[in-house]
Amino acid sequence: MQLTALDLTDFRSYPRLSLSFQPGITVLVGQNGQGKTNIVEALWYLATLSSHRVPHDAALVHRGESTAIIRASFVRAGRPLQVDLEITPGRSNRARLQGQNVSRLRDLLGEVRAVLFAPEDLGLVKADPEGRRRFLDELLFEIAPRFASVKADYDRVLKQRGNLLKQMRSLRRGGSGRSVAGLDPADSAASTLEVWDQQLARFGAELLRARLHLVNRLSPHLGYSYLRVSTDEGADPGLDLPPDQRGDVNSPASIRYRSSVLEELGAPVGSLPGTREIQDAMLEMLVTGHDEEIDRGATLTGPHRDDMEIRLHDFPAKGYASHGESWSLALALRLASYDLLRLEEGDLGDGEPILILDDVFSELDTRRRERLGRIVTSASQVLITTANDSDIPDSLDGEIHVIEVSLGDAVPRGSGSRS
Ligand SMILES: Nc1ncnc2c1ncn2[C@@H]1O[C@H](COP(=O)(O)OP(=O)(O)OP(=O)(O)O)[C@@H](O)[C@H]1O
Repeated sequence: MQLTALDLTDFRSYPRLSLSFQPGITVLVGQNGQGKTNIVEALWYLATLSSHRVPHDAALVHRGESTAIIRASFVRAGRPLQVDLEITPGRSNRARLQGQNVSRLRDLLGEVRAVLFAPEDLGLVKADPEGRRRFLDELLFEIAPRFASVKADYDRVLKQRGNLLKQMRSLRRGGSGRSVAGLDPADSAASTLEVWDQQLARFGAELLRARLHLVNRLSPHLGYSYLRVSTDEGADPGLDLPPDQRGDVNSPASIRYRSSVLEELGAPVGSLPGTREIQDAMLEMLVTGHDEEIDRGATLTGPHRDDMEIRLHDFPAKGYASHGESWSLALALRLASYDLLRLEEGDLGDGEPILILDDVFSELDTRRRERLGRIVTSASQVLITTANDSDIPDSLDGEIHVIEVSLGDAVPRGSGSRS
């Protein structure tokens, strides 16, 4: 798909901005703090309904205003697509698709397909599991939007179950609870807990299996992409190997989904147990874990505690991979997502996502930069932000459209060819 126009109203530093985009490579260039990332952040928000920089919407609205509006036009599968989104912190955001109101915001997921790589992605390798779970869920919702509802249901039940566990903990510590319909408060809490167990296991199994399936599919692309961006002499296995041959490439990088439920099931790496099997195992773990959970006042089993382990030379990358290798792994994860969407999810004949590289060239050494340039040259639309023209690698081939971003405005400089 291709972005053709982006209009922002009161988004971040822009009271108003209108920009047109061409297919191919667009470089947004400007000094630090001029608003380059703000532009690509708006596009990423349309794809994922979240920012890659902040967990809450308040920072996205121009200082002193109450609502930000992002409007974007695309061509997808040869047809125009228009998406409008109003962000009003503290109230429900509203969206329109082709000018029609969208009843649930989640229905927007899957419409705009993008992959973004940003300096924050180093955290995918080095930081806590939360970011890796978010990475998986964002990709999952782009591919199969219905799982956004499953996740919302899971989060809702998890929260209610957590509140109940805390309540049971204070009852256990001698607090007095309210009796409901003549029932002893402890008995009524225990029977409510059973209901939450069932629901949590049901939604949890669906989410867990979908993430596991995604990691199994992503893994060969990750191994292959790592070889393409790593700096090892002769490692690059060549451009665009077909997906079914990527698993055969001997790569030092791999990913696996880690879950206590899968460990309990004894599921081998790369296998995919059925939803029912996962649900039964999770339910049993929840029930046998009640005592400890009440003590700690928290749910200890389920996809909210899972992780995607990134491995290098068969060691967990966190604590093993060097800084440069960690960058290659983070980049390989994003390129793997891009390839999965492009090669296996092009359901509309035009599923190729828009590739966004936010300020990453300056973070990479020359060799990785050149390799990345070569890989992204073949993408149908790439948006790049950079503070320095000189960070753009020579290997980035073809026509490059440049937009200069300065003092709250963005102006096309024109285009030039490097080929
Ligand atoms: N809600 C907001 N209202 C007004 N201005 C904002 C808001 N949020 C961010 N800004 C401003 O936007 C600017 C940062 O924009 P952005 O992060 O896009 O910069 P950049 O060009 O990508 O910079 P760098 O090269 O340093 O990454 C800062 O000047 C910041 O003060």
